[in-house]
Amino acid sequence: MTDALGLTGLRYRFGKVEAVAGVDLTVAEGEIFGLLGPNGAGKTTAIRCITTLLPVPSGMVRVFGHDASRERMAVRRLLGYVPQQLSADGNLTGRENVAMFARVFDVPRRERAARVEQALTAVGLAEASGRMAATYSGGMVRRLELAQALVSAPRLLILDEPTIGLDPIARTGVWEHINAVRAATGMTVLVTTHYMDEADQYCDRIGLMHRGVLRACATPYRLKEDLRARQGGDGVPTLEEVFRDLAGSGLEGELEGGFRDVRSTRRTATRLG
Ligand SMILES: Nc1ncnc2c1ncn2[C@@H]1O[C@H](COP(=O)(O)OP(=O)(O)OP(=O)(O)O)[C@@H](O)[C@H]1O
Repeated sequence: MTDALGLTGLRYRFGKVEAVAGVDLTVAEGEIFGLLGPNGAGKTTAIRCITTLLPVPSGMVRVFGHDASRERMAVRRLLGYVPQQLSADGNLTGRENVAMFARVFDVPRRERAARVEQALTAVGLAEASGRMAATYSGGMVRRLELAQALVSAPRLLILDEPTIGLDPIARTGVWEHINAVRAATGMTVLVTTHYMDEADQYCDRIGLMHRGVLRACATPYRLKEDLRARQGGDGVPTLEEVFRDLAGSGLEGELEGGFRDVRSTRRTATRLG
């Protein structure tokens, strides 16, 4: 079976900064794969190369076997992408927002209405779809953006920090809908997050990224068990402890600003209003 995603020796440089420093990774069809790492680890840059928003200057990106450098349109047709930046328009209703994406992604005209309804239902927004998006809570906005990405029926859904800035209940809501859609469609999901607990709970496998390099890649269980085996003792370590162990002493400041301090990032509800 063709992998949903394959990265081989991917590198990307901004001037002197090597944002992605040689990443090899495969994601199997149907997996929920979490890319984790502190601010500046290179996650978003890697994602932009996968989505063809950035070129692939060195190495190879394949999406269901298609080369992201040479078959950009084929890759784009397979992808749904929810970026960190706000992509919903507060002055449109939920339904209008999703319908706009259906047009942009060339969903055939006669299928559009049904597909928009389907996407809104999949994220639990069918009832609220007639309301202006500016009246939505942060969690609803994130689910609306999920619906926007789902309307094109992507085979690989890419979510950059889908739950950042949300309260725990809204975060759970977003993840439950991601899981339900995956279960219903077999879609592959690549997600970045700072929240180690979410990755532990919802991701089939996790890649731990630090300073442009993938330090480890395995199931959450395997990562924790491997650390326990290295350290000895009875207690099961947390993923954050795994990450600290793999990244070494240079991580302290980055973890403070990365995994714990996410308050300053995304305030979707207020920014829409
Ligand atoms: N447009 C840009 N110009 C210059 N440097 C950049 C640019 N975008 C990212 N970088 C640098 O590349 C490195 C990786 O950044 P990137 O945004 O990919 O990390 P990240 O893991 O996604 O972080 P975050 O969790 O904050 O989104 C950082 O050192 C960052 O400062």
